[in-house]
Amino acid sequence: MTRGENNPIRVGVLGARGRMGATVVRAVEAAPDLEVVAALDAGDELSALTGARAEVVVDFTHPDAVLDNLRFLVENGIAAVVGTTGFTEERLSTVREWLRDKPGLGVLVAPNFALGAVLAMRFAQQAARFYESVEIIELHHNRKADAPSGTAAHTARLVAEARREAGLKPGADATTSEVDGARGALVDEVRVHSVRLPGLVAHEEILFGQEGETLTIRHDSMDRTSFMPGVLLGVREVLGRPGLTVGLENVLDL
Ligand SMILES: NC(=O)C1=CN([C@@H]2O[C@H](COP(=O)(O)OP(=O)(O)OC[C@H]3O[C@@H](n4cnc5c(N)ncnc54)[C@H](OP(=O)(O)O)[C@@H]3O)[C@@H](O)[C@H]2O)C=CC1
Ligand SMILES: O=C(O)C1=N[C@H](C(=O)O)C[C@H](O)C1
Repeated sequence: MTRGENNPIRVGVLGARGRMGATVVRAVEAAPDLEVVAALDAGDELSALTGARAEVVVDFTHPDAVLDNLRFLVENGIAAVVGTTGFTEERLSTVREWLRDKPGLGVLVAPNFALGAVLAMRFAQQAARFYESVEIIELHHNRKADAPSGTAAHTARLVAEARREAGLKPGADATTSEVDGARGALVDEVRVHSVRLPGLVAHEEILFGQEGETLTIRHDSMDRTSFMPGVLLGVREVLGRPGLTVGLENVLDL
């Protein structure tokens, strides 16, 4: 039977009382082809997801919790759409390993579900080989759990890879840091600066420079609803995408 209003996809949400999770619950409830069958938060039993026969679970929890959640989901044959940060290459390999025993099961991990953020990363990748130097500034609300942001780390790796492919060395400067951290953190040889302020939501600038000019690519999420079209697309697509997909760009086919 085709999926739709008469046969909605059964969705579970982890982190359902959090900033993102609560927004996801509202967005899924508003979509006629999707149904929230479980909304869980810290302290709740994951077995409620199997009890509710969830087909896809959306995880916006905490970097310390997400891997245990994912192991449970994969073991129980439940597809996952994951926005939670903290996915190193090592963690992604672990998930790939788990999925090897589960043909047909899909997991989507996306550092950022906002369309503009995905486009900004792609534009930065394209610009990377034309400029001598690049630095990233990410700006977030002051309740954010981690730094640098998953998006900034992902962007840094994409830009660094594009620069390496073009044979470029990391940009040079003549600056000596008088204070630790003054020049940001190095992610794959790209400097990343993290700003935390109440009033912000999620913002990223990728700055390129060479003699006589700079290029700034900036994306702003002013509201968490900006992530919802990407999350809902992920929920609809993940059931037909076996294995691990990293990045919404692969679902959008950019
Ligand atoms: N990919 C993307 O597009 C986006 C990703 N994010 C990422 O999503 C994550 C969550 O962000 P945000 O919503 O702002 O954070 P919040 O702290 O607002 O929400 C997280 C929620 O998850 C709960 N939680 C913690 N551990 C567990 C667990 N084991 N099982 C179920 N629930 C749990 C927390 O409960 P308690 O507070 O009691 O611990 C809290 O209610 C972060 O990693 C963030 O970077 C955010 C926005 C967009
Ligand atoms: O914590 C957040 O808010 C966000 N987290 C993600 C990240 O770390 O990149 C995505 C977005 O920036 C919002």
